[in-house]
Amino acid sequence: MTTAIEITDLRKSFGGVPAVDGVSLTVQAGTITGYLGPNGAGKTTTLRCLLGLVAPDSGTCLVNGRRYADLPKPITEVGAVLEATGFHPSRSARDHLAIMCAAAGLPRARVDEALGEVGLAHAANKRVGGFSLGMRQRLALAGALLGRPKILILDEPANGLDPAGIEWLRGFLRHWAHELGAAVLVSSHVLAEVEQTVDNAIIIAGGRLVRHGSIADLTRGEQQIRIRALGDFRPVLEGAGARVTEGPDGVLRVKGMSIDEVGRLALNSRVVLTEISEERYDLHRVFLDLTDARTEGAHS
Ligand SMILES: Nc1ncnc2c1ncn2[C@@H]1O[C@H](COP(=O)(O)OP(=O)(O)OP(=O)(O)O)[C@@H](O)[C@H]1O
Repeated sequence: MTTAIEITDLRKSFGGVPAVDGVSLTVQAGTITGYLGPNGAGKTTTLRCLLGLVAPDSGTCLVNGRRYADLPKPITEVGAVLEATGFHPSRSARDHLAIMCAAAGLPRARVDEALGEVGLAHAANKRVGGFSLGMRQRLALAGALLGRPKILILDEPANGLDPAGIEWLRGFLRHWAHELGAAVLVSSHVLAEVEQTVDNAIIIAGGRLVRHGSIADLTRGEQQIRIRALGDFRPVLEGAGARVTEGPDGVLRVKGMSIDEVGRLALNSRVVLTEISEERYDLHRVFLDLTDARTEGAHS
């Protein structure tokens, strides 16, 4: 497998507040990686560092083994869409791409090819000012494809797409990665938008990596026991070797122990359990917990 994107211990703060706090990740050629997290998690800052738009405080960001700024002709190696804005409203989609092609020294034939690749051939002569957000997303994507890059970096590409558009995006990304061999890194704050598309998922919150792995492993989940206890049961569990996390609502989630073992431990230590059940700690749970924690933070 070829490593196309490699970020190592990336850190970036704004005004002393960390936006990205020690993130490391790799993306292999031929795979789609979802970079997931709630709003403000640090996704865009990571992608901006990767594209040389923001200078990291420390850490390295490499694409095809080099810093983006050191690539001889970046448009042919990396296609990026950070936000689908900045189009001249009175320009047609075709003219917009033609200007980009000319500026980058790419063959003019790529304009109509790229419009076709994103399903915008029918709107080639329409003024961008009349485009919907979804059409702008597609046009921005067409711009990123002009140089036939083997790395795609897309920030929230599903924003503004209707369900049919999201389905189209899934097929598009799979084709680009699985058939054309590109490495795709795609960010989203909506798990459902990307979970059927990505091969691997990386979840960040508060600038830190929370979970990462193949989507198959993450959605299969890990067994855990959910309990509520009267009294302080956590040290007892941890003393017995369990891994315990505590939700803002006082719910304890226990890993590394069966439900029977947790029940017996509570009995032996004379702790009253008011709730005990098994649940899977899967990707959805991770996301819900992150969202809960944020909501909690917002209210406190
Ligand atoms: N240029 C900047 N100046 C100051 N603070 C910034 C700047 N860019 C990002 N931040 C802060 O860094 C944190 C991470 O923001 P970032 O945009 O990277 O998150 P995100 O995960 O992409 O969120 P979203 O899904 O809302 O785009 C936020 O608290 C944000 O306010």
